[in-house]
Amino acid sequence: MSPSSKVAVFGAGSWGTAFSIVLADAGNDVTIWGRREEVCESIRERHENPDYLPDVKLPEAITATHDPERAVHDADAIVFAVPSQSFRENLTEWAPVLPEVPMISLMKGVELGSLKRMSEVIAEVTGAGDDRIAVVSGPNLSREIANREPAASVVACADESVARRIQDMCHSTAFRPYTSVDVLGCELGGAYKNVVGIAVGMAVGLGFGDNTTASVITRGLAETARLATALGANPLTLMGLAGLGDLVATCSSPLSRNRTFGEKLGRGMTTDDIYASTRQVAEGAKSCASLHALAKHTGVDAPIAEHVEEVVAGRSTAADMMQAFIDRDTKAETD
Ligand SMILES: NC(=O)C1=CN([C@@H]2O[C@H](COP(=O)(O)OP(=O)(O)OC[C@H]3O[C@@H](n4cnc5c(N)ncnc54)[C@H](O)[C@@H]3O)[C@@H](O)[C@H]2O)C=CC1
Ligand SMILES: O=C(CO)COP(=O)(O)O
Repeated sequence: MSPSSKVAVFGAGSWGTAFSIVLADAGNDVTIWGRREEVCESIRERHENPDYLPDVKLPEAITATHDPERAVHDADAIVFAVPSQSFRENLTEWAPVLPEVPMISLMKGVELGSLKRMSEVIAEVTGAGDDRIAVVSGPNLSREIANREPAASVVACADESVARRIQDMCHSTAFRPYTSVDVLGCELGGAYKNVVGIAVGMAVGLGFGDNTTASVITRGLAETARLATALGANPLTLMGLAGLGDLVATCSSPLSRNRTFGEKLGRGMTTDDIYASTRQVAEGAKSCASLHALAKHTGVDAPIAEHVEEVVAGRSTAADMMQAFIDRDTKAETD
């Protein structure tokens, strides 16, 4: 996949659209598949997606359709950027028309029930081998990427040569991708930082300052690394862009939907009220439960995922969560 590939991007939300800008800037022709025809028409006819990226002019090389078959026509690669919990259902519909080309997940969640990562869902539904399944993950808040603010990310695929081809495909003047073969580490880093982002948001919503947020971020990284390495990730992945990098971006930025979700919980809103206040996805509100279950299943202690799940479910409060973190049995930092 040299620049000037044809890429199909499934998902016309914030990240699908912003990543399409990266791909177009890197010289590719992009067709976005969108769920709503009016969003597709706006992208196709007016080169804008005001629902998700207001005031951003999209490059001419981006078009859009609601027809999955047209979206993948002649595609050299396929990108997925829809909410994780509905992805299996979506992909099952799309699968019959997908060509045998690399598939790239931009999604940062773990499926409830099956506890599968998105790359595992792709493998199950399409039957593709791991040399055709990749993920892109890093500190990539969509609004900043759409504004062409410089940022780096990780392209992970078990087949390094495929990761390198995708790296070439999305290396633009503002976007610098690195390669990795640690798909699991990148995906767990991306899903876990959303849960930690919610916890940090709660601390902010409660009015606490930087000592509190830095403590939650650091213990969040420890929790992420504990689970990911127990499942086989390279510990260095968690210290990199898809781990620490994304955790820092999410936990420090008011642009993060997950941090904002937590902030609203911290200020006393209920989960239902928060869902009613936005149409955008905060993956951590669901993945707290799947990551907690995955940690339990793996025999790993995951207090942040556990307590975030309790608060999101309305069984506890943000204040109780923060107190529980302090009151836990004391231990060595590296245990
Ligand atoms: N927005 C960001 O800055 C980043 C988001 N991500 C990840 O990308 C994935 C997508 O997120 P965003 O684009 O930000 O979400 P979004 O909420 O902005 O957009 C989601 C898109 O999926 C569509 N959608 C919603 N429910 C659907 C369903 N049941 N079936 C089909 N399509 C559906 C929506 O219409 C919308 O086009 C998430 O996993 C997120 O964690 C990753 C990196 C950055
Ligand atoms: O993944 C992201 C940044 O890398 C986006 O974070 P939010 O989903 O919390 O907005």
